[in-house]
Formats: sequence, C-alpha cells, structure tokens
Amino acid sequence: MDQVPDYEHVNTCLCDGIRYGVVLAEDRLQLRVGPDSPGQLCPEGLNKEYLFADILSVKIIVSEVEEPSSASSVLSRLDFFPFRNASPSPRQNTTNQSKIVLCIARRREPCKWRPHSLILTTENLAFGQQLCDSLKETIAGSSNRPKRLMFFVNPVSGGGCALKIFEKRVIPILRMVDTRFSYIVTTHAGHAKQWLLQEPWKAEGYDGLIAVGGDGIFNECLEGFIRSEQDEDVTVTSDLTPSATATLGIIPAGSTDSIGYCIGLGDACSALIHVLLGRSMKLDVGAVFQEASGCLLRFFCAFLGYGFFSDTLKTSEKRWLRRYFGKTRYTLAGAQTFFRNKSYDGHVTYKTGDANPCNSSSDLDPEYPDVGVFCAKDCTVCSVTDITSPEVPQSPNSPSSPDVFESTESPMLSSIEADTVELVGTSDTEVTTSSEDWNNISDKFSNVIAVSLCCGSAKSPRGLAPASHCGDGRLDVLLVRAIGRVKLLNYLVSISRGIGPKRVLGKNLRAYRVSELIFRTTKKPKENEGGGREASMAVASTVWNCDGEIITEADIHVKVYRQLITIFGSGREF
Ligand SMILES: Nc1ncnc2c1ncn2[C@@H]1O[C@H](COP(=O)(O)OP(=O)(O)OP(=O)(O)O)[C@@H](O)[C@H]1O
Repeated sequence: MDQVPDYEHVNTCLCDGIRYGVVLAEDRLQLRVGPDSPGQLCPEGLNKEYLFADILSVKIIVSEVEEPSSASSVLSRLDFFPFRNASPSPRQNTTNQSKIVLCIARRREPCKWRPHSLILTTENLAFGQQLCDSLKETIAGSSNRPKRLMFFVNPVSGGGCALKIFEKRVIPILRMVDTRFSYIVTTHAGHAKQWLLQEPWKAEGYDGLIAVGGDGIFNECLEGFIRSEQDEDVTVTSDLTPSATATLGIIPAGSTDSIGYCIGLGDACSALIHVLLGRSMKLDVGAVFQEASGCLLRFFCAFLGYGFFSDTLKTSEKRWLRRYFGKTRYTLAGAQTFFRNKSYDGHVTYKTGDANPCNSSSDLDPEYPDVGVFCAKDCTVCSVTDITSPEVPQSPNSPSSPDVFESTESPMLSSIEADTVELVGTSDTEVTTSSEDWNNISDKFSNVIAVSLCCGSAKSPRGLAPASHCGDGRLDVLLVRAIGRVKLLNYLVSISRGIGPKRVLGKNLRAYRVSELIFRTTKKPKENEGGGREASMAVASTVWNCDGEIITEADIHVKVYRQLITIFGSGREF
C-alpha cells in the first residue's frame, strides 16, 4: 500500500497542481505522488488517502480547455511580469479534460465534521469517467446509507432557530450531494407523530426519518415510528423487537439537544454528515405505562424525571410564561421550583434483571456514577451482544483508559458543602427485597430520575448520570432523597460542572441500574384543617417529565427495550 505505483500502468491526475497516481484500494482512494512531480523530494508527505466511507458524493465535469503552446510552456520573463504583456500568450489548440469533484467528510475536532471538496483533473477522459463510475458504484453499494430522507422541522425549536438552521446549513449540503429528500415544517405539536402514523411512508421508500429541532420533536418521531411498527396497542406485556424499516435521526437545533450530544453529534452539519454517510448506532428506548392498567403512556430515549425537574417543566409550560419569556422561562421556573423545594412520598420497586454488563456483583454500584466507563464511540459495554454472558466487560475500566473519568473537587462546591446544614428528609430510606429480582424503596424524594443515556449537553458535559450507557439495556435510576436548599443548589451546580452526583449528594443518593421500575405515590395520613384528629388519606404528587413532555399520571411502570431503534450517530468522541 505504501509503494509508489508503477506509472507505466497507473492513471494519473492533477490535484492542487501536483500529479498523482490514482489507486482504488479495498476501502479507500489513494493518491500517490509520481516520479515526475515536485513531490518526489518528499513523496510520502504529499500522498493522500480517503476512505470510501467518508466520501459524500462524486461528480464529473467535462470541459474544453485551451492547450498552451509549446513556446509558452517554458517560463519566460513575461510570465513573471504579466502586466508588461498586454496581449494574451499565444494558444494553439483546445483539449478536453475531466474534473472529478469529490465531496468528502472531514473531522475538524471531536464530534465536529465538515464537508470538504477535492478536485481531481485528468486529460484522459475515459479514465476520468471510469474513476467517477467506480467511486459512485462503491458509494451506492454501501447498504448503510439512506436512500430517501424525510425531515420534520419544528419551527419553534431553539427559540425559533431550527427552520433557519435547516434552510441555511442543511438544505445546501443536501443539494450539493444530490440526496433524495422531503421535509415538513410542523404546524402544531404532534404533527410529526401524526404524519408517521397516518401516511404510507414505508411504501414511499423513506428509510431515514430525521427530526430537526430539540429532544421534543425527536420524541414525536420516536413515538410515531415505534407505534407505526406495531400491529396492536403496546401494553406493559408487549415484547417489542428492533425494526430495520427506518433509521431515526436528529439535527440538533433545540434548546438543550441532549440526545444529539450523547450520540456524538456536535452540531447540525456534523449530524447531517452522519445521516448522509449512514453512520448509525443502536439506542435503548424506555416505555412508560400506566401502573394500574398497563397501557402505554409514552416512549422516551433520554430522560424521565419526577420532582424538581418535572415541577420545573410544569411551571415553565404555564401559558403566560411561554408567551412572555421564551427560553428564559426555564430559568424562572427553575428558580421558583428551587425556592419551593418540594419533595414527594413515593414507593419505588425496581428490577435489575439477570446478569448486568455494567454492574459489578451487586445492582448498586458503590462508586456509581462518579467513577465509571463513559459511553463513547465503539463503546465496549453497549456492543456486548448477549448481556447475559459472563464474558461481558466490567466497569470501571483500567485507570489509564481515556474512557474513565474521575470527579474533580471543585473549590466552590467544597465551600458550599462546608456551609451545608443537614437535610430536610429525616426518615431513613426503607429498602426491602420482595423477590429475587424485585426490590422496594419507600422514601420522601426530592427527585426520581431514570435515564437511558447520560443526558449531557454543551452546558452539562457529563450530564445527570455520567456513567449511563446508550445501548446497555438498562436505565440508570437516581433516587435523591428530600434535601435542603443548600444541598439542592450544590447538586444543581454540580450537574453543570460535570461533577458526579454521588460526590455531592453522598448518602442522599441511591443509584441503580435497572431493567424495570414501578413508582407509586404513597398515601399519608393527613390531619384535617379543623384541627380534629380524624385522619384522611392525602397524596402529594406531581407530574413526570418524559423527554421534556409532561405525563400527568403519577403512578407508572417503566420498562426499557434494549437497542430498540437505530439512530444516525456514532457515539461521543473525545
Ligand atoms: N409547529 C409547532 N408549534 C408548536 N409546537 C410544536 C410544533 N412542532 C412541534 N412542536 C412541539 O414543540 C415541543 C418542543 O420541541 P423541541 O424539544 O424540538 O424544541 P426545544 O427548543 O428543545 O423545545 P423546548 O422549548 O421545549 O426546550 C415539542 O413538544 C413538540 O411536540
């Protein structure tokens, strides 16, 4: 592969003024510097290689050019002082040449990819056509690449930026690479889901369904896609299996873009490049069922929360806040929720399932999640095909591995911690084991969080659950007991600073990796207002925040379906 080709038998072309021998190797295009080019002084440095898997498109342009006369091919003084030579150099004949224009994806920095053009010029027209055809055939032969794309653009995402991002950053690249695509600018919430449930998109050949916006519009596509794949209504007993009908995608253009961040999509352009090249990975999907009936309420791919985060969402959805405060409403709602600092009685039943690739011997990892294995590109935990196999990698990795992170002490947090007055929640958590697999916990919770990925974002690089994995078939459940405001503030600051929650919350946090979870609000005797001792049963409950959408049912049953969907992305790069 590293040998300079035998130029008697290799076709050549010009690229950036240098003549190269062109070789189509097994998985890449090689440009080798020839003996008659200036590169012969340091040929290795000038050689170029491009993986076929990174080539976005190939085009050929045949044009007629004037052939310089033999006299003008030798440099004369006039070539250095062209302004003295008012009349053009004498030209003799014209000749045809072909330009092969390649659009190639290049990584600028981790998770950031950009298209880049490469022009190869050859006078041998037959060779040019042959090279173009071979490259086109190789690209078309790749089964990963989508054939027809449908984009769902949410015009209200990201404070109204999504449509602009789609028009300015996405459409020009789609046109440049000649991809078949259609798009819908949604007119109301639920539009994308409705379309996927009602339209015959499979028959029309759409094999890539891409949300343009935030996690909310992606969740709509997820709902529409999974439900359209089922013949019957999904209930808690349904056994959902992965489908290869279409690959889902997300072009991040929303307020937080947690899903895109966790699967390595640094921005809209990088996400589109992943789509066009067909780079995909598998993602777990959580399903939330009504506890009493077992009916499906919603699917989620990232976050399910009860307590602080759902109260914040509920407050932010108030019409007057939406109307007057736009994105700022989250900060205002968060501040209000913080000062109220509510906590809720609840009973959690969880199941860890069989062998768990991510846990050590017990379901509760004492180090979790401050020390663990990051879910990243080519993740060894998610790639385990049989999670019941004893051969699965155990976390954490060796300390030298770049996948391993350790929480860092923050001076600011330390000072806050030193001032912390102990907690509001006084009762000890009640933990019981009801069967071999199921465990119970009753407590007063400030937060109940179940995530299927780390829920990181640009503002919170390690996310809510730094050691969570996208495709391990488990939800990471964090149970935060009722805590005081200082501790709560400390916890919220730690999320944005990439410090694991265990370090901040200590014994107020219990973390589990589960396959199933049931949450029930617990009823507490409450004294009547009249001051009598007659007790009534009262429930203080709130809503759930499911990938940014509200679920009003408080009592729920949650299941996770391992690697249920395929999504365009390749995991985080570091
Ligand atoms: N045309 C539309 N008008 C209003 N809402 C819409 C429209 N299309 C989709 N939606 C809804 O907008 C919500 C938010 O969308 P998304 O998460 O994509 O954007 P975002 O900027 O991250 O949102 P948020 O402001 O909630 O953080 C979703 O619930 C989605 O169903």
